[in-house]
Amino acid sequence: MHTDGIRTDASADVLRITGLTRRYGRVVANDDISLRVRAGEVVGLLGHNGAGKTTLVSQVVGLLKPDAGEIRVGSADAVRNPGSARRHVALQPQAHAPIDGLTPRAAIEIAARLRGLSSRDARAVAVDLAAELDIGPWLDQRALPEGGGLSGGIRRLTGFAMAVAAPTPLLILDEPTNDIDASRRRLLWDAVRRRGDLGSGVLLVTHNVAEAERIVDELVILDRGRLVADGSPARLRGTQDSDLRLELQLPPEGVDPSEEGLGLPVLRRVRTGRRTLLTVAASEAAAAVSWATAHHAEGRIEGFSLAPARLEDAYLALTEPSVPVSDAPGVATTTPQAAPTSEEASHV
Ligand SMILES: Nc1ncnc2c1ncn2[C@@H]1O[C@H](COP(=O)(O)OP(=O)(O)OP(=O)(O)O)[C@@H](O)[C@H]1O
Repeated sequence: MHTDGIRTDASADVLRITGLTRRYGRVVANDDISLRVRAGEVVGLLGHNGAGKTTLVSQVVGLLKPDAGEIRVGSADAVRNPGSARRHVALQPQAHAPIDGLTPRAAIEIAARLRGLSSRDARAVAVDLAAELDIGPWLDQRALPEGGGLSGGIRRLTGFAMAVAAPTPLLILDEPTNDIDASRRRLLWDAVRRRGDLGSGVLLVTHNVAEAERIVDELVILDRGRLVADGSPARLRGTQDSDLRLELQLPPEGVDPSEEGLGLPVLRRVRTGRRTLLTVAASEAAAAVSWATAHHAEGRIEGFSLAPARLEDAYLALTEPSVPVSDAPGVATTTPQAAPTSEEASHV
């Protein structure tokens, strides 16, 4: 790798946000949000569409002024002095980088030169990043207007490469995996983790909870402008590592037979569309499978699967307006056991 690590105090905050509030008219897009990113740490910022993620990022990089609150990037005050804060930040925005007329090689080299690398180092960085992200075959293919020349995925990966062309104390990635195929997404996640391991603090905005879980140190979950939970994936998962998730595919009419109870304790229930996710203890695996098999045979569910409980279950429980849990026999609790930081967190 050509990208050297950056020297920072391992425990230093590269981003500290306190009491951040931003309104658009009556919409409170960020409501009293506090979070930190330390050097070497990858922090995932999760939330549904409209949760307030991009609004937060835009304030960190000085594109929007907060109504209240503080943002410090390293020791710089990003609200009063956005120019000095920006020198410590690289951003991959949600929108594609404007590279029409350029090849990925030229775009990455330009980004590296703008960050102060020599032309020789910039050339080497472009080659290294193309190998790391497996975009070599497109390195000299020109992007054309209206999405021509390069696919959305290759444009997105080029945008990532431009953001990381030179190491910065803080790296902000806004939905970096959009449009990217599964195998290159894996390379990209590894590349994001590597930037943390090399010393950057990374703020990663994503919808992809299941994949992000693998590489983040901390997570912050926003819901309608408010921070509803934060902590490590294990803490937010809030279940024993041995807990299982029983996923039910419901029939088209959407009637959920598990609402009548399974005859075994259900630690958490989340309903999303025609799916119900039930968290059960590993010791109940046989009983859960036998219940699901019988209901499948009767046509009351279309299918089911049993797998280790995942962060996605807790995330959905924190952010979905899910059905109230019945008092049906056997349903022990529905309150997420993650450590929510506000009352909204327990709306399940
Ligand atoms: N320029 C704007 N004018 C008015 N309202 C806005 C503006 N930008 C965002 N909003 C509103 O602020 C809220 C937060 O939007 P934001 O784009 O920050 O969410 P997000 O979490 O980034 O969503 P997505 O995942 O869809 O990108 C939403 O209710 C949105 O409609």
